[in-house]
Amino acid sequence: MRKIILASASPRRKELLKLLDIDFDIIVSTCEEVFDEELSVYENLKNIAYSKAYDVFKDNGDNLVIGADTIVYLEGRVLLKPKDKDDARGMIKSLSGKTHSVISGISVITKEKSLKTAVETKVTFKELNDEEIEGYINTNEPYDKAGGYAVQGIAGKFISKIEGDYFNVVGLSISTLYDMLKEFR
Ligand SMILES: Cc1cn([C@H]2C[C@H](O)[C@@H](COP(=O)(O)OP(=O)(O)OP(=O)(O)O)O2)c(=O)[nH]c1=O
Repeated sequence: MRKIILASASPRRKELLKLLDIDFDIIVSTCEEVFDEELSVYENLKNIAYSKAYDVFKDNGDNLVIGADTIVYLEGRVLLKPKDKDDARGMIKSLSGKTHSVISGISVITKEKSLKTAVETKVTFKELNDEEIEGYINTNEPYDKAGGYAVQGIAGKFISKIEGDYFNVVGLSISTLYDMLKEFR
């Protein structure tokens, strides 16, 4: 029987996929996340999600593999995970008082067919002072998150508005994935 495999090391994606009430395994993909400057950010996210899924699918060809990738997009700039405290400070400062997009790519691959899509959610940060920013970057929270914050964590108190799917910000739009999986029945 065909198994469902989540190609992700993200504990958030694992918890979100559980909400769809399906049995699945996890095999972490090890492929590089490469951005192609010639393509739009949406196309890049779709391609990276596909590459993550394909990296696992190539050795698990009888199964259905799900891959995803999340970035923060502010004024034409892509924010990935902060490398260190200075990087995190810079990211949170740049997000303060502004609206940015969180864009996730999702891809599903089986031997019959593959799908890939990108989902965008707009997130507005309140204006933050230096004390709030220092306090936040001194926690562990920013460092494994795109854009250097977690909407589902301490940073929730800094966010004044969300337009679109909240779960997409956390790393996986389960509503979008639910519709995609229907195409594989
Ligand atoms: C913006 C934001 C991101 N994130 C997380 C979701 C993703 O796990 C992470 C973005 O990194 P990704 O590179 O998308 O994923 P990952 O490295 O955690 O896992 P994998 O590549 O194996 O699938 O940021 C939050 O948890 N909350 C947030 O509010």
